[in-house]
Amino acid sequence: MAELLKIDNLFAGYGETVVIEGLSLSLADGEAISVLGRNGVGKSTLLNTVLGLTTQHSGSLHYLGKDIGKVPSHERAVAGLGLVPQEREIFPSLTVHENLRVAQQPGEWDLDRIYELFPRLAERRRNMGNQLSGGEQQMLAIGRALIGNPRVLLLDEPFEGLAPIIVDALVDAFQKLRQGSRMGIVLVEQHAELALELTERAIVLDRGKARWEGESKVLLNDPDQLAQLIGLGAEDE
Ligand SMILES: Nc1ncnc2c1ncn2[C@@H]1O[C@H](COP(=O)(O)OP(=O)(O)OP(=O)(O)O)[C@@H](O)[C@H]1O
Repeated sequence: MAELLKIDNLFAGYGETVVIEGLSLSLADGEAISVLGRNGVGKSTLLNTVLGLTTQHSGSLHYLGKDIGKVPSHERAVAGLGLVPQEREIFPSLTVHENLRVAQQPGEWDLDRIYELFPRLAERRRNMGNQLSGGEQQMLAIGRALIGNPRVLLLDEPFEGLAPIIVDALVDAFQKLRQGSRMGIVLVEQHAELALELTERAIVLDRGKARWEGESKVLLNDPDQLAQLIGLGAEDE
């Protein structure tokens, strides 16, 4: 299997501030990995670093075998690194349809397929971005990343702040979009158990370092260890 991402002893942060401290991680073809950990341990910073939005101090970051540490952010996006940002960042004065079209790149994901995955977006296609509910915005944020036909999809807390029924719909879509796909996925989540159920491997961060790494099912079957790593009640903080 081709290696999509390979991160080696990476130190990165914002200007002089180092947030990621010696992190190593790999992502294989078609694989999904959870990035877990308490608030502020550096999960979003890791995604931002993969996208070239932080300062990389040392270590290396390879994408499809190429060192992209010095490649500008927009080139990384064009090369196939797609982000679903925590803040969703929908264009408020564009319609749902336009929000999708501006992100379109050639590939297997087109408008029809996005609307098939999220029928709700098809119903709302003529509505403006600022007329959508939180759940619809999240569907659109995912749809917009997918229609860019990324090789690696980076999701920053996609289930945060959404009602359980919406989370169920998104989980269903997540499972469907993975069927037969070679896309790699990095899923940053506070809902640890849900993330572990949706991914093959997991890494738990603590202050920019990997505190645990392994198969998701191992942590899922060991709630005591999970609680120890993430902190009891961390999801309710
Ligand atoms: N733009 C920024 N400039 C400077 N420091 C930042 C910036 N963004 C985040 N940080 C700091 O980096 C550290 C890690 O933040 P990060 O957002 O990566 O954590 P996280 O694990 O994703 O947390 P959360 O679950 O709250 O999103 C925090 O101390 C945060 O204050």
